[in-house]
Amino acid sequence: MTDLTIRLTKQHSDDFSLSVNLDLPNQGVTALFGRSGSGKTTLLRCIAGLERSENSDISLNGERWQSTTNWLPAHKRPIGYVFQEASLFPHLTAKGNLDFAIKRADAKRTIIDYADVIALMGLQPLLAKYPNQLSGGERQRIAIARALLIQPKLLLMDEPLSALDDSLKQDILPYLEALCHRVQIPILYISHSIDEVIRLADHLVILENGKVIEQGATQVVLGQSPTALAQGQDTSVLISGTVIEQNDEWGLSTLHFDHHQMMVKQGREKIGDMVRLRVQSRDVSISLSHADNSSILNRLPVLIDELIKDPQDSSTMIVRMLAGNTPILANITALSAQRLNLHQGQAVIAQIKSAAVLR
Ligand SMILES: Nc1ncnc2c1ncn2[C@@H]1O[C@H](COP(=O)(O)OP(=O)(O)OP(=O)(O)O)[C@@H](O)[C@H]1O
Repeated sequence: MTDLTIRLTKQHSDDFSLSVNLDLPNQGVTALFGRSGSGKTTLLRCIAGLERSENSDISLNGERWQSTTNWLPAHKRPIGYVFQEASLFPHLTAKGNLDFAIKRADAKRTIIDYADVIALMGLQPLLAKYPNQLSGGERQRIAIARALLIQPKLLLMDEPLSALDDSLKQDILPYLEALCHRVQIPILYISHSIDEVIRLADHLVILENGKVIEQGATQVVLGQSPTALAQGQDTSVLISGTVIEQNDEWGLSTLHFDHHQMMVKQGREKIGDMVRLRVQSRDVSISLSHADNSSILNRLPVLIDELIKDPQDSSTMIVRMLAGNTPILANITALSAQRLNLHQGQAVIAQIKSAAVLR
């Protein structure tokens, strides 16, 4: 269902204008991805009504917040907003900050109740503390809970983890994952991190110079637009699979996806769970033969879909392959591509190291 409509233009300066025409799903996480200055924050601010835009049509499930003839002020839009740094009231405890949101909430609507938010975000031990007694990650968890407790119809998150160091990010991501699955509202999530996009986003929008250059299901966009993402060696795809077997002796889980199987290092998952994996193109190699004489556990029969020159490095190529409908990318040297005589439509074996797969 495409029920979040965002059409607008905004001329910030002679150098920058934002022009967006998007129909987004009315559930799940849509990541907004793009270089610094591509217009991500401006887009969120326009949606929230914090900035004026022209030629606009912003509506959710038929409820129009702005058009050429009407304008709902920011405080009347049913939106939760999480900023890069938590802006909690310093004179109130964590609980006081949450109570403030509850007073502002629309009593007619329950997206999530208080007990659920506290449990999902692990907030019980923090409630009596003041913001200056909390870590950056704990403050951000309170800020996210506060944004939800106003019972919004749309949640906007502007790089909510960017102020945290890597280990804090890893601590908070599982909370975010749980929350994104739990709430049945659309979430727009700005991020510079492919890791976050792969873990959280169902849908991906790539912005460049104020324009949408790609959008669609995360798996498809990541597989189709390696150059748009311009991550060089960090180019990655998302593989989403179901755990069908666990081998405790070797510490490995077997996943099923798209008529293929893959072994990965065991995590906390159980049989039947869905797992999202990040496979970096640099960890994928290509073999022409089925002979299984290497240490690599995952050898997937795939078809080459396209050979793409790496715009940043003429000595390497990105090979896009399809395992069923699931794109897999490999970074190889142009010399290897020529020696193996790789070409579109060719059946090859994609080799993926189990130990290299991230999640
Ligand atoms: N109030 C403003 N007046 C004029 N230009 C602005 C204003 N705010 C932002 N800009 C310009 O608009 C462009 C987009 O900025 P924006 O903050 O939306 O980008 P961004 O993609 O969110 O960047 P980042 O990832 O660094 O946060 C930039 O060129 C910026 O300089």
